[in-house]
Amino acid sequence: MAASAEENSEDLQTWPKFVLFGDSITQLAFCDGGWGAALQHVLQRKCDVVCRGLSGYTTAWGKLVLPQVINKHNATDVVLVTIFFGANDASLKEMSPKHVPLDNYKTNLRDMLEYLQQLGLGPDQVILITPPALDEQAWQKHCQGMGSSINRLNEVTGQYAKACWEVAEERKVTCVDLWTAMQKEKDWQRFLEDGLHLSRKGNQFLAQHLVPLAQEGTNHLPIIFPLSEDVDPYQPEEALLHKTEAKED
Ligand SMILES: CCCCCCCCCCCCCCCCOC[C@H](COP(=O)(O)O)OC(C)=O
Repeated sequence: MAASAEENSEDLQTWPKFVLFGDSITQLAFCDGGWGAALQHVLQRKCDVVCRGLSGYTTAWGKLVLPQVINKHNATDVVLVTIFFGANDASLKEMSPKHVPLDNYKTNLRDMLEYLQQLGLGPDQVILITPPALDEQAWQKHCQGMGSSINRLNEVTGQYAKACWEVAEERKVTCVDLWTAMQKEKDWQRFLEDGLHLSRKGNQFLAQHLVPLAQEGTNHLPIIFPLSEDVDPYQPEEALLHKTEAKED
């Protein structure tokens, strides 16, 4: 290989990171037609969309592991973060040990925002997403199939969505109120696969809300590596190595 392409760590091109942090609805974000994949498609050559969705997690667990996801070693590479919890926090107290009381949910969200702020991430770099609406009929069917009774209610999930919105307002962070937005749509149940997790249509719906925010948050980023039309095929080094000519001994 040409001497001009020697491997020096300082030569490595850093790709900014857009971290998706949340529960299983985030873990599924890169399934075929998923909202994370839609974001990565739009943000190609701008940044990596990194999925850190953890199925079954609540804010209580999320805040414990967040420092293992983003810390001083990678925070400067992080350009945007979504925090998307609440679907599990809102499990009914009498039905699930994972239930997180509403006040604790708010405190946990605040703690995560403060932690990110301490790492240098501003409020404009974080997007809170409320839990989606719950289709009780479909979720009850799912629970029955698992041999249990329904463990979540839409009204209760709505209280967590409102709480999430309030924390966002308080901390001047953008919030996608998915719970409310979904229910403004006709036949909103089509946005859910099993009553809790997003269907293909639900993934598209969330992506429609996030794409403009993601574009706004990454406007300042340059396109990584020159566009092919800006590379002289006879002298690619000029554009690709910022040199007029590759030198060889
Ligand atoms: C873009 C195309 C989408 C096609 C449909 C893909 C969606 C599939 C949805 C169903 C699969 C769900 C599998 C994950 C189940 C794990 O869920 C964990 C928790 C619920 O836990 P529990 O209360 O114990 O039932 O859910 C979350 C939100 O973490």
